Amino acid sequence: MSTLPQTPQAQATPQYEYLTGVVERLTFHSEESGYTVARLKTSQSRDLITIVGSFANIQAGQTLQLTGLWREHPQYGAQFQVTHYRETKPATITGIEKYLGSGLIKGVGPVTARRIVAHFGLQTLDIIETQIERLVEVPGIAKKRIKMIQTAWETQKAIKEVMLFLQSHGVSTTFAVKIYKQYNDAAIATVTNNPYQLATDIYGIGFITADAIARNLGIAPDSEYRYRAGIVHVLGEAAEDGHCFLPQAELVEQVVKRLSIKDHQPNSRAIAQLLVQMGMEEQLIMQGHREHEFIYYQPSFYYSEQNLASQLHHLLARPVAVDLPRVLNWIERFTQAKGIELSAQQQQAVEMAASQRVTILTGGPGTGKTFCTRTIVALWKAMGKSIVLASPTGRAAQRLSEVALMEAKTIHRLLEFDPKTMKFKRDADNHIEARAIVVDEASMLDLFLAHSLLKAIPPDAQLLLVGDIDQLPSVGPGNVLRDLIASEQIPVVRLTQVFRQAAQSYIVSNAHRINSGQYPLLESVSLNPNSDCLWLGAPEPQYGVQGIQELVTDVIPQLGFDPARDVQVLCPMTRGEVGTRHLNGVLQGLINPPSASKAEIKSGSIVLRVGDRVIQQVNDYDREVFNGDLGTITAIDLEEQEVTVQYQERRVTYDYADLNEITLAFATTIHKSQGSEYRVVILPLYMQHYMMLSRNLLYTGLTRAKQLAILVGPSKAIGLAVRQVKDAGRYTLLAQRLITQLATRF
Ligand SMILES: Nc1ncnc2c1ncn2[C@@H]1O[C@H](COP(=O)(O)OP(=O)(O)OP(=O)(O)O)[C@@H](O)[C@H]1O
Repeated sequence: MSTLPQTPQAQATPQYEYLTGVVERLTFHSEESGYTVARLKTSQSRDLITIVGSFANIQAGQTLQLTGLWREHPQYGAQFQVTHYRETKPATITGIEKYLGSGLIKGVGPVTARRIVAHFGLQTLDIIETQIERLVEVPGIAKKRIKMIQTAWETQKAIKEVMLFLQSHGVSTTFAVKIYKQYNDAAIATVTNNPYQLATDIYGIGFITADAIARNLGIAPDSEYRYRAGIVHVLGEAAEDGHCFLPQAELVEQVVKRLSIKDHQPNSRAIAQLLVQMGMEEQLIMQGHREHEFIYYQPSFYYSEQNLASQLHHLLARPVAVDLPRVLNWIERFTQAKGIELSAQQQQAVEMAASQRVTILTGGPGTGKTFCTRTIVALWKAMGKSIVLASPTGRAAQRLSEVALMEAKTIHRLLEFDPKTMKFKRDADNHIEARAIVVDEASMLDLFLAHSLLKAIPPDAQLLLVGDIDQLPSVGPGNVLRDLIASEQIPVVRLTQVFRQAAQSYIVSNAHRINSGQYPLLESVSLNPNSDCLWLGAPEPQYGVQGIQELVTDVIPQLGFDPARDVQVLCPMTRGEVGTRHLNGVLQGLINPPSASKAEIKSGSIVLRVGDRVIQQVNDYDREVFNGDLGTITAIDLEEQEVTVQYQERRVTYDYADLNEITLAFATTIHKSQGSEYRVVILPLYMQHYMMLSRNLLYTGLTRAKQLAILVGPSKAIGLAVRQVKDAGRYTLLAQRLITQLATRF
């Protein structure tokens, strides 16, 4: 039996320390984020000290007073992690000379600096500050240059003041740098006037941080700015749960809860009045509703929903001219030539795709969605249509191109996303150049992506949406595929027959059992490891962790799979003993243990090592890697401080400052696995995950496995997942909008 890893020790309170010194040189500085690694000369030590942190404009020669923590870096040894800093004037002749000549002040290089300091000595900085005109006394400095030096000096002063102000109000250096870069000289005024503006303007600052800054600045808890920001924040949180709007009563209740602090509880009536006010100002869209009286949208949600419905309306309003007998003829010849027979449902789907503007093809695993899609693509090709295939994620697009035997793109690429403008180049004025568009994994389309896609579809094109509505809904807001089906306004074919070949797989048959509320048929790992759907009944989480280790080290290799390449652990959650965070540490130790030949670096609370499987956690348009992309670390350059990750098609390099974009991915959440498939999937399910367990979560996790699925956990948890039907229960009105719009068509 393998031993269990120790749980992490409770963290001791950090010991903040202070340092003063002169920046000797910059090892690394990111203009963008302010992340800096620099060497500092102090009077306490003969050796230079490495300091790491965020700095707005750091230059060699600056004298800094630093607050921070010492930490031990595995490669570089002791480093001082800076939490706060302030710049002080250099006090020695050499210090002043270095400071002035560092390039900090445009117009003054090292030679000029030496000349100025030779003339004014220790008073140099005071003279620049108060009697700058006296610089003419220095040989070789013309009047014009003095003006330039004066402007540069003022700018530096402004930066210093802003940083000092922000830091003295509890803003960390990282955020202070971002705030300065966003507002420049207007930073202090903006933050003092309405710190909640930060939550709108600056990525990474949310309502909670802005609220903390506001409190520090003494802004009243009943300030209207605070209430308004709180309302927007609650709607934003609702969107994270998939909602497009909130009914008034629910919104008011949540806002009151969110804005209540020790000595202050907002009045519900005041919030309701403010909602109406924001509705009149069109900060929010307010709409009457049958059940809820009033509902509130953020404007972008409202317009996307409304426009998506009207785009579909316009598309559906144009009938397709089709010679049906010719199509039937083609189908007969094609199936005969290929030696295949379409089921009645599949035949219907192909005919519909030929004759309808928009068709939805849905069904569970093994029902022939792919088979059918391939036939439709062949038919469209035969009809001479230009075709494009797309999927919401990179991995799903790759799989689609493999099965359809033609290129498939991500929807972002199809719509030519431009990171400079953060907009799609393909839109209503610049349609996609195709007459037939297939979108696979359509259950992953959220409101905004669906809206952008529909906008770019030419009016004479046909659209086929393929997806499985029993999978988890999209990560983003809305419930598009289900809403389109529920509206009954768009032709839908549901494939229900599971083909013989697929029916032999327990993964497929269990997926269908789960979907109909039946407990899956599972073989015990120890009794019959030959089934493709196994169960390891480790009753408690710690046994589950132990069991997963044994599966990875013994059972799975014995079955002929390579744990490093084939196995993916999919968890309901990140937290907990059987959550992704903990399991990743355990699995890393087994699959990619430390070795002298593999460089590694600590990133936050994890270690990243050459050979690790990692997942990209945000969309990074500069590097062209997207949330959910999986890759492998191929190099860590300790000198250049860079980490290289090989993704499916691209090799991407990260500065250390950006390492928070990636994390270990030996275990990922089921939500992140949507649209991907793996040869072997291990699914731990425990009562710890009670809140998350649901039928479509289990269904989605299980159907990610192509050759082997192993459920780990007590039967009680599996049973609960099968029973717990969480109707996505998302607030959306897409279906109703479609019904209303299409009802007025004739
Ligand atoms: N009309 C048919 N005749 C014979 N075999 C078929 C037919 N339709 C589908 N199949 C076979 O059934 C199996 C499942 O089909 P397919 O892969 O298309 O299903 P799917 O719905 O795309 O499944 P998944 O969602 O798991 O990818 C495949 O082996 C496929 O070749």
